[in-house]
Amino acid sequence: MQGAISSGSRGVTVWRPPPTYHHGMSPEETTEYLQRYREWFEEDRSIPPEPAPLFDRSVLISEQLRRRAELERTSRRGGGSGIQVFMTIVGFAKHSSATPIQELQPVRFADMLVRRAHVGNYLLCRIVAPCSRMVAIQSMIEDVDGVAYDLSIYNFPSTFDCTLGHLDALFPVGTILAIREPTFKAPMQGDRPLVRVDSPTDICFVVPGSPLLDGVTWRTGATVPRSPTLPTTLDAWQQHGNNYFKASQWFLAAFAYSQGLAIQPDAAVLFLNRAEAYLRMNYYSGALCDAQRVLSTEGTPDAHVGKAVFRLAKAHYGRGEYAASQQSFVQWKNAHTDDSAADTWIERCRARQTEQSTGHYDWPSLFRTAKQKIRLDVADYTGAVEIRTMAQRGGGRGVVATKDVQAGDLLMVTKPFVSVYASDLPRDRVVVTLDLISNMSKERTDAALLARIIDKIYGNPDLHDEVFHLYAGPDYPPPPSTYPPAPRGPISVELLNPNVDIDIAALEAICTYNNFNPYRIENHHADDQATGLYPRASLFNHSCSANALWYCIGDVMIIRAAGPIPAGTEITIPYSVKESYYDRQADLKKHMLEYCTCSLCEEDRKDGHDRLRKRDELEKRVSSTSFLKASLAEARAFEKDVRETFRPTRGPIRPLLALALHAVAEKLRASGNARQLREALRQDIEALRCFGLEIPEGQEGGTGASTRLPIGTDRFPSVTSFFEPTTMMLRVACTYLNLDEEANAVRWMKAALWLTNASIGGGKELFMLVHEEALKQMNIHDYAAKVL
Ligand SMILES: C[S@@+](CC[C@H](N)C(=O)[O-])C[C@H]1O[C@@H](n2cnc3c(N)ncnc32)[C@H](O)[C@@H]1O
Repeated sequence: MQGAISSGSRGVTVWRPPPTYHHGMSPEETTEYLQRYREWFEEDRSIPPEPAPLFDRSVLISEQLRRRAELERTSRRGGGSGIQVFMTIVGFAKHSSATPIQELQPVRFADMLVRRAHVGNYLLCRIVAPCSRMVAIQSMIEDVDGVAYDLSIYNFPSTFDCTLGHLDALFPVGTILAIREPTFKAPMQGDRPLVRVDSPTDICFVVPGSPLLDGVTWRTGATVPRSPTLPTTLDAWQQHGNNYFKASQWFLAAFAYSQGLAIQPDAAVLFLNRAEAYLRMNYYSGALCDAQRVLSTEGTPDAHVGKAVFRLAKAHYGRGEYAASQQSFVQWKNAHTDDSAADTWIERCRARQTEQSTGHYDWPSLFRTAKQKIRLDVADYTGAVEIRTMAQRGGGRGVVATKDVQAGDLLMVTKPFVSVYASDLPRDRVVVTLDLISNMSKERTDAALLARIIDKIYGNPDLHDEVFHLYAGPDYPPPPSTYPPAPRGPISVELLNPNVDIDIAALEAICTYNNFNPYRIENHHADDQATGLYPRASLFNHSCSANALWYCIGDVMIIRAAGPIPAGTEITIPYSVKESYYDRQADLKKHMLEYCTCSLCEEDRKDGHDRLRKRDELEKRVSSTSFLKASLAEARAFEKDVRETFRPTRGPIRPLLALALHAVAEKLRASGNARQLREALRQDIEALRCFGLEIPEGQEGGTGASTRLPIGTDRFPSVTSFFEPTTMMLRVACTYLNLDEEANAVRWMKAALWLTNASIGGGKELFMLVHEEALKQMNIHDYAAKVL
């Protein structure tokens, strides 16, 4: 193996370049690629650290200028007509500092080794060339000796899809940085090692007068050529910030105000302005501290106090502190009796407190709003659940019922820590994330999700533990046995010198173990590719045949009991709802669950691989559009094939057979003759049983039907969403109408209403909204509105 090592032309040991990735790899090719990448990474890691060769500073700078010019040309052309695709790999070991800069010792490149994280040190350096960007921000830095290397900064807030102008404003040439515990990496391409910063909290901006500059003389001169002229006074920074603010560039505005505050740390106006910029970025902790700072300063003019109180109130609201928020809005209103701006806010505070304490939400209204905008303004609610230690579960925790609950009971309403939807992504840029932990490719939204989580913690340092107390897998210390962590007071946000440490490797692992792919009921047909981190919901363990279910309205996740759950019993939710055993296992692997022991998977496994494989093939057929054109005979043959993939002795739950039976029922209905309509009813009723609904014998109709619901209401299926069985019930109702059996039709419509209401609440109003399209297609919309 030693022979694989070669010395780069200038002397860095290059084991061999990493394997090449091609966009559009299949899932199997991606897994194989990641395997090869891991081997390469481990081999590279096994090379001992070594000194870096020196490079000609001017050559490095001119190369960076060339890269930058190329990017400018591309962006002038409007990025070209195509989409730029980038790839990033997460899940490998990387260092993030947790030591305050004051406790670190300076280090120079001459003393740094390639392939080492310089724990205990910081690197004082200056940016000597304008930035460019791929996934990371690329730049060139020199140390005090004038020795230059490339710099790659990952995950810096506000830069996920920013412009080059934004980068110039953040990292202009001449910027002095102190990089905590820098990692000097071997080159991936070419022969130049580079400083790689994964955690943005490792970057401190060094301003004139900083003690870090005491006794420092830059060998290449006091200023860097091509440095822009930056403001040097408080007023000039304020003006600079205001210009960015007017252009809606909140981060840059806050950054400029922070520079002003570095000159005059008690400048109330800058705190006030920064608080507003922070509010726009959802940096509520920062906004709250800045507003409080203004309010606690003696002699603050009334006008400033008013603004500070209003901003404080909004910051409390953003933090979910609705009572405190209301109090501040009332305080503001009392001082501004002729202004009604606070009234709406006070109303909102009251509504949120009611939601929080009662679990009563206006579901139909939320559903309507979510069709227009995904992010909803609601409070979180926690029902009769608590976290308990569960040694047999990865992470050691799970959720149990604190009292007996019934099907449909609301267990949790929770907003995401952060969520990303396809519509949030830039149109011209795709970042594909490959995950070395799960060995899979992630959703297109995952790279943005990671960036947004980092951004949120950066601006809300007190929320750090809410994320970092989640399970990060067996390579990390077990999380605390309780969750959520005790709330902390707000922590101020210092953009020049962050007040929080973000461990990126741990965070990547947390995302792999805890992310959801939220499923929005108002967007039922769309393939959204969304990703979200819902910390409280991620404490629920998985079962494919769970006793609770989850869904989202907008970005809000709602969890309800799917059947009776006695007090003290574990509550599980399905991480995946798929008919195919193999599809479910693939989904579960993404969540790092290798082997599901739920009753559905046990039953599936007992059917044996041959049957499962056959069923998987059949499942692909039923979900293809061509299946819609199948004849009745073909549908029957299909149903027979599907039926044979289940052991005759198996329990009633057979999700794919439900779809096959319903497919036959639909073909039978098309004929319109009474005998076939009756058969369709039998097919659909069997289909509903295959989803797990309890339907007593003799519900296939006939005369003299009772007014009781035709289905058991003890529990409802969690192996499928409510949409499929509800649609079947509505088709059954239509069939009864065709047979002139109105009483039966109404009973089945009521059953459909029961199932929808138990699954998502909202009564008839939400039922009519959720199924509006289906009801209209079936021509029973007005009828349902009348009889339900
Ligand atoms: C989102 S976490 C669930 C909460 C976690 N148990 C904790 O303590 O924070 C997902 C991880 O929990 C564990 N887990 C979830 N469902 C499980 C199950 N049915 N059996 C065993 N472990 C499970 C797996 O390790 C999985 O990767």
